[in-house]
Amino acid sequence: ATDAKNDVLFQKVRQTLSTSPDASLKILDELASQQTTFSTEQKNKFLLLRASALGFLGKHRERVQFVQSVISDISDIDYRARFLYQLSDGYINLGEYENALSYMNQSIVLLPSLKNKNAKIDVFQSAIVILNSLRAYDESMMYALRLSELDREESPGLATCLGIGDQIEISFLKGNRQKANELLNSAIKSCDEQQFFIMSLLIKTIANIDVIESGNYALGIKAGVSLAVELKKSNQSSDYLIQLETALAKAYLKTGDTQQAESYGVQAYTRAKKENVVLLLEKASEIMADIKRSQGQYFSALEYADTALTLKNKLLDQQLQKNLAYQRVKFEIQDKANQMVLLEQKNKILDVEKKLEKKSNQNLLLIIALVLCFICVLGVWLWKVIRQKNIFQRHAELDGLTQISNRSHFMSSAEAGVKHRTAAVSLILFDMDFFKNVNDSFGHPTGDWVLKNVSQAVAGVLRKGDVFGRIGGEEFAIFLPAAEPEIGLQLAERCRHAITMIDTESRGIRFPLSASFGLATMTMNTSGITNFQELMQATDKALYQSKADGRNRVSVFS
Ligand SMILES: Nc1nc2c(ncn2[C@@H]2O[C@H](COP(=O)(O)OP(=O)(O)OP(=O)(O)O)[C@@H](O)[C@H]2O)c(=O)[nH]1
Repeated sequence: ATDAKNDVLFQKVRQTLSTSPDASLKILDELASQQTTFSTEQKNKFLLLRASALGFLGKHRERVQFVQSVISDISDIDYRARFLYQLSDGYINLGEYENALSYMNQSIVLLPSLKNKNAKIDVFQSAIVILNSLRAYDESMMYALRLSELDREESPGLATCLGIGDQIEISFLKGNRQKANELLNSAIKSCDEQQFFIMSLLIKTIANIDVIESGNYALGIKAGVSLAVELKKSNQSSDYLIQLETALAKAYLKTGDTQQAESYGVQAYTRAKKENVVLLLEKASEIMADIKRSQGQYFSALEYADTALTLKNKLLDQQLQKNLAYQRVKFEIQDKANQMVLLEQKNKILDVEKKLEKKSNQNLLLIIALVLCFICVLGVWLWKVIRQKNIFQRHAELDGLTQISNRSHFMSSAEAGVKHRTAAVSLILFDMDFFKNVNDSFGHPTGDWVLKNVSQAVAGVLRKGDVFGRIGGEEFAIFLPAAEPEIGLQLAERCRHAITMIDTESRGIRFPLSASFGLATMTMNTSGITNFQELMQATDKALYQSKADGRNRVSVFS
């Protein structure tokens, strides 16, 4: 809760900073008691706002001393850049230009490492303001170009709007009217699109002042009057308003409207005095002297002219110092600019390398994913093929009605069993008794039902490893590996019994079922049956014997 409350207070400070820095400072004092509970971000914000408030109050000595005392603790690089700006702006205002340039240089070298775009914009903007005040227009133009390029990789935003705006102002300052006018439309468009209407207004103001300066008084007055109204409403950039009012005073004077000229002149003069901007006050005084002269108020004119002269001397003195300071550190400024470009390029190379690495990683992942997909598809396909093959094979081996081995599968299995036997093997053949009657009396479907149930009943009493097959219409065979005659007989009896126990009730009528069995055994002894064909024939004979003896019985080949 304290956090949120503090944030609200910070917001309030920011809003009142330019209009009533006194009030801002009071809120900051209120917040100071909570300093220990601040996060690093809040602490940085708090200190930076205090420095700004001191700047707005014109307490620049206190401001630079305060920043000097805290800056070594600021580890966040984006904030460090902003504190450096506080120092260089403070020193400009104190007339200590070399110090101002030195701190500006430190912030310039930080530029390529800054993470926050707004911090970058701040650094560029402050460098441009400082270099403009030193009339180092070529350098400030370079930074203005770089500022507008900050948005290069994204859609145009604040940086583009401010950057082109700066280029226009610098072009006018350099006297390059043509270039400034060429940029006007694109700057206003870009600022309007981003809804930075105040920037559009300032750009229009600068352009309009130039219209008046170039002697186009009527046109300048027409647009300038409404621009002044807008600027007053925005209440933010009195410097530009003072310049516009001074220009309007001049335009009205030149067109003979001394009353309007005086009105604008007095407004410009009062505002400049309040703001204490020497350059603007000097210009306003000069135009006021002209106005008073044209009104015949020579005494007042003289007073204004006197003020203007004093200020002009002060300005010249200031400018001389600025020039000297600039000349002394010019080499250093250019060196820092080069260092910045170098660092930027290094960062760009690192960036490209990172992107390339990421891309090749992505490609590798893609290849692995593709290979895995391919393996999966192949696996599924193989599995399906094998399964299909198994199904076909099972189909080829099974009897469709009873789902036990069909004749050919039974024969080959039994023949193989005989060939590879290691002990005595037995063979059972059985044939349903009077099956024709079942079909004739109860229908073919009931006959089928009987065949299925006989298969199930017999399969239920067999051993694991016995081979059971349907080798004719109602004729079945069982191959018994490792089965002496006694075991064969036992199993045959069990099968016969199982068939007689089948209950036909579920077909709607009870009728008896039985089968006749034949059994033959092939021992390891070579004197008797010697191959599968002989075994089949012997078993068949035994079966025939059972039929002849009255059915529903087991006969053993002897
Ligand atoms: N429902 C049905 N009947 C079949 C099938 N295969 C053969 N049959 C019938 O089985 C009967 C065999 O009759 P027979 O060979 O005369 O033998 P039986 O009537 O069982 O008499 P015995 O073997 O002498 O006891 C024939 O009527 C065939 O049509 C089948 O798959 N389904």
